[in-house]
Amino acid sequence: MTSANTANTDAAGPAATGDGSGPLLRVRDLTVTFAGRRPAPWRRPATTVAVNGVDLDIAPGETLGLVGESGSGKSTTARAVLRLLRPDRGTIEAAGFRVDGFGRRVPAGYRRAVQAVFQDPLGSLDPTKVIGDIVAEPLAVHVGLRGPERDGRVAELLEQVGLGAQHARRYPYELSGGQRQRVSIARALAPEPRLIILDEPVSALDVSVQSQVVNLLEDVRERTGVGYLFVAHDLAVVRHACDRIAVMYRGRVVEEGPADRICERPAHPYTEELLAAVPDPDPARQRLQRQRRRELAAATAAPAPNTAPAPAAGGCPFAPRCPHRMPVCTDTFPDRTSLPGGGRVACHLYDAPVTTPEEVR
Ligand SMILES: Nc1ncnc2c1ncn2[C@@H]1O[C@H](COP(=O)(O)OP(=O)(O)OP(=O)(O)O)[C@@H](O)[C@H]1O
Repeated sequence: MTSANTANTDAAGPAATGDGSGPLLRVRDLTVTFAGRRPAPWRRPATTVAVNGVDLDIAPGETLGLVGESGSGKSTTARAVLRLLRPDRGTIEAAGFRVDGFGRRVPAGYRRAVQAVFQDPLGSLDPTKVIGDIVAEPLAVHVGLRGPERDGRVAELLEQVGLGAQHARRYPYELSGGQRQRVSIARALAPEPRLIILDEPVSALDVSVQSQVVNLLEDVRERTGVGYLFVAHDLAVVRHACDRIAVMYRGRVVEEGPADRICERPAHPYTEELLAAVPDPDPARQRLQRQRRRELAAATAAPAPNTAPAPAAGGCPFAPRCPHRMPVCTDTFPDRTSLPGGGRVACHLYDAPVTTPEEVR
């Protein structure tokens, strides 16, 4: 089944409890495919399996980083959770709502409880409205606030994200990139959500502004108890911002676990490669990183990431690039194995009876 379309939100959703019980986010077997372009008559339509059997969990107030290189399926996963597109298969429970009737309408409470901040704040803020009206809109739609009460709340929200009341009268083009992203965060916070999907929230910002926005997000989380799904292509960005990290490659989650364990002791060869690409301020560690990158390149002699051949259906998608590739890797996607230090990896290197990464290497 293929679905490359915007979700229909016109019918009632089942099992919409919205009572706040249970996990903040629980995704199981999420699968999204996109139809290719209209093919020549003798060819079958090409489909892209953008997300393939993904499981994710976020506890209340927790931040899960979703990392991987461009095209690994992170944004598609995020859009599926936001129900901006209709998955082929899988279940999504978020903020107390169960939304697994994929042909049905998303409950209104879900739209309030699950908010989003996108990469390009200029593109996602209405250029014809002043900041005060942009932040006021969700207060009117979701919370039903009007008049002075609403204006007061707008001022509070702007203050919460570090903007003064004078910004309420400005248009988005009159603000810097970092200030615009603060407005996006204020707008997302307005309906008092339980979960915010952050899709590359700092990728378009200067490095110095990136850390300010990451600190703001952390501050907001501490004050409000909101949880985040933090999508980024860069492990350096998420390692300090997240409690746990899930690593995606070509539609699959290949490893997940506590952020410290993932960054100190990566288990999957792809996570190791991602980490080796993160610049380290320490020159000695930089030398080690360069050496590790050379070793990986020599061991794999693999094509560049975006030109790597697709693996056989059902195999590990990283197999064509993997320095530890074994015959089984090209045929079978591995089961997930629990790791010492927390989390799980999907890699045949860790198949039973091996118990620790050190024993494998
Ligand atoms: N609307 C669409 N139609 C067809 N293919 C799509 C569509 N959206 C995404 N894809 C494909 O799905 C795959 C996953 O894309 P996605 O944008 O989710 O990756 P990503 O990891 O978020 O990448 P990036 O960091 O560059 O945004 C890619 O191969 C992409 O080309």
